[in-house]
Amino acid sequence: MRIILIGPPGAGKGTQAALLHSELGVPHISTGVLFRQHVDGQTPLGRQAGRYLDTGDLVPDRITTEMVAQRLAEPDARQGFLLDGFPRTLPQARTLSELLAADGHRLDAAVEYTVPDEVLTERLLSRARTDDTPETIRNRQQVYRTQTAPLLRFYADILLTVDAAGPAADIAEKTLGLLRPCG
Ligand SMILES: Nc1ncnc2c1ncn2[C@@H]1O[C@H](COP(=O)(O)OP(=O)(O)O)[C@@H](O)[C@H]1O
Repeated sequence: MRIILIGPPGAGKGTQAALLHSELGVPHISTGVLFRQHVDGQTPLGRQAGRYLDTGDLVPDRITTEMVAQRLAEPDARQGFLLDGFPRTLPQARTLSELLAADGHRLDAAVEYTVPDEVLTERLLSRARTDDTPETIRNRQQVYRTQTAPLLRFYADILLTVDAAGPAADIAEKTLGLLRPCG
């Protein structure tokens, strides 16, 4: 299956992806994790991306899509994937459609996780990642509303919306239930 996860920072996409990928037998590909690996490894890509991660702004589409295209070309992702944190803009979404169409593939589902705003901020502050300061969190939430939320309409035909307040295992069960007819 080829699935993308959409939701504001703190919605639990990473947690859900980790629970779902073994059930679904597809790799979990997180652009946030990939970027942080590049930054920690001080690669050329990491040097370009670092300042965006520090402020909570999106890394430019060109850099991001190049990194994702390379990752999707790896053998383990050829049969399917769970994309967490990509696409986050309409141009990224269009590029992803083109990349898949070039191989005769398309997405099976776009899963949207919804959580009340106050729960989101609480979760982010408690995970204490270095880019989780009150300012970057506010900025990432704003970026989500302006740049990523338009994807919900783009993916209207394959969108599955899951209420993501509550225990992670329950949310994963709900997600699997909704995905079953798509696979
Ligand atoms: N698809 C993307 N496009 C541009 N930048 C991205 C993308 N995915 C991740 N990033 C960068 O990585 C940072 C962390 O992303 P992520 O780990 O998904 O955290 P969160 O969901 O909490 O915002 C983002 O703030 C952004 O700078």
